[in-house]
Amino acid sequence: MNTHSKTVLGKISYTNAWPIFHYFDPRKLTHPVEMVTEVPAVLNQRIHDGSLDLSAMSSFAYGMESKRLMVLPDISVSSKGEVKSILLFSKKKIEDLGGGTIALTNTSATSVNLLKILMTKFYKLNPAYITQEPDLTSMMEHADAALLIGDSAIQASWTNHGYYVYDLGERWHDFTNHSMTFAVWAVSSEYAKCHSEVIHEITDAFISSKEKIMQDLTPVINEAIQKIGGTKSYWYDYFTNLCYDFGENELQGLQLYFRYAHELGLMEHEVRLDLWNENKLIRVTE
Ligand SMILES: C=C(O[C@@H]1C=C(C(=O)O)C=C[C@H]1O)C(=O)O
Repeated sequence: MNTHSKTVLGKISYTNAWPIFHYFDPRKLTHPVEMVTEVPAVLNQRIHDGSLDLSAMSSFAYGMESKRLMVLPDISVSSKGEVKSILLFSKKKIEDLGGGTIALTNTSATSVNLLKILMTKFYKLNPAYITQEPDLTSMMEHADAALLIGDSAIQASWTNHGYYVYDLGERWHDFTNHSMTFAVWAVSSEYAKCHSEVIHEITDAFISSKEKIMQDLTPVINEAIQKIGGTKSYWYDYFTNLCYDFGENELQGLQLYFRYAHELGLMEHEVRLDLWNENKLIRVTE
């Protein structure tokens, strides 16, 4: 836990998380908040080393530390089926990648493990994995396929490279019929113990941001066009296709993902998901 009076809060830099942050204005909170904006892997590491109190993070990284973290209610980055920004680019059909090498982006935790689950459990394949910076050209120099997430995946999906492209949200849904939750918002239990009011205020502000932006996506669509490129209709489809809630469907999909991750030895322990709720701890058991 950081020892300052400010709450240190992590924001995912990718467009996929913008709706929950767009109208979240730390200056409007009664408690001081310092924001750190980074790719998921950096936020995961900073939650791990205690330099962030509360953060959006990879759901897999939450699972790894579920004993000392709690999940904030009602917010996530999820999809039921296609996600459009978690993509495997491949020189061969996915079924032929068994003896091959897959380059994984170093910015992710959820999607790299999702890919391993899909390959092992559903395709029954065991390719080699290497980890690289998210650059499609250089990844493809070293591997038969490359996994990109977030804005790097979106931009790569717009270029005409001739690779097969597989959407991992869609694959997961095809195999399991479940949603997939890529990011959750988590708070350290130790911090939560003595900062219930702060967390309440921050959680409400995130939920209000989500509700407001979903009524009119124009501001995030315009910002995305300006920063990443693309068209209005692309971004409208992108943001409306993602799910920002964390309800029963998302919970069930995430629990199944954690179960498979544990079964395959990717997650060292079973995950018992604790949802933060004011003074009560809600323990979600299957
Ligand atoms: C939808 C996405 O979800 C992201 C994927 C993550 C991961 O793979 O670890 C982490 C946070 C999410 O915001 C994406 O990056 O495209």
